[in-house]
Amino acid sequence: MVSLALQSVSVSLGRRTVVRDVNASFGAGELVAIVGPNGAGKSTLARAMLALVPFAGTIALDGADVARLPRAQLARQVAYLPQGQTLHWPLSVERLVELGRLPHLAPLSRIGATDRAAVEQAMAQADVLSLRDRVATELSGGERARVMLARALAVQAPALIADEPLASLDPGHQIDVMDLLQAEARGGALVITVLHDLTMAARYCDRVLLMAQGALVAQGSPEAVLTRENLRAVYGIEARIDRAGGWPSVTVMGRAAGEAAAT
Ligand SMILES: Nc1ncnc2c1ncn2[C@@H]1O[C@H](COP(=O)(O)OP(=O)(O)OP(=O)(O)O)[C@@H](O)[C@H]1O
Repeated sequence: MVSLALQSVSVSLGRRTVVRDVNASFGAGELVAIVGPNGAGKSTLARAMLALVPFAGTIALDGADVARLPRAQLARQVAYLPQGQTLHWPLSVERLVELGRLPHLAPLSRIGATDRAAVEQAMAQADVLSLRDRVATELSGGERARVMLARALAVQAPALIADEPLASLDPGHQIDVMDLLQAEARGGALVITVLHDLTMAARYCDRVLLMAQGALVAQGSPEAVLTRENLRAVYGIEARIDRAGGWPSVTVMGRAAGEAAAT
């Protein structure tokens, strides 16, 4: 059962502190959204959880300090879908998804039957089987986003951190991806995702972390966190919150008078 615990986590990039004193813990089976305005520190916090940026404080994965874990071990335990990746090599989609198996392979060894099965399953989950032979650099933004998700799913890690997995996706594929992340969590994985769509966060996620100016300003159920007051204070927006579907649906009405986003 995977667990991730953050204690007093701060990250400084250059001379700026972009994540400040974050405390949070996550467990198996949870789907968690990190939301907040542009520049709030969401991606940086996600990257700290993968030890991709130096941080102060402690981040423990199953009790072990992530900064000290061997990189391959961490990559097997926490799959990562980074935000808006650029592809440089003209690999086929299938080869690209196979790269998700790298953390499982001994040096110079080739992928085996288990790896093949994981790749096929991931491509089916992300709806990219029909793209298998396409050159990844020639895909549309939404197709590429789904291929990158397939690569992360191919790791079959107990935890997944997905940074803006809905960016570039059409509404149908947005629903498919959120269904998929929820299914991963219901299957026992810990799934942490950075989202800008507050209604998707509310509809699908068990818990929402709201960040502003590097700090965690609220965390809890979508109902508790996605309130008009919090959205006004953090995003500088007037929002209408409807609860008809059994979850809060957030409609942005406009800028709040005299408010600017707390970035
Ligand atoms: N290498 C860097 N050096 C200095 N500052 C950086 C660096 N990378 C990011 N930042 C700054 O850190 C802050 C947090 O960035 P981050 O990407 O974590 O925000 P975010 O909440 O994910 O934003 P977005 O919603 O726009 O993706 C921003 O102000 C950004 O300009």
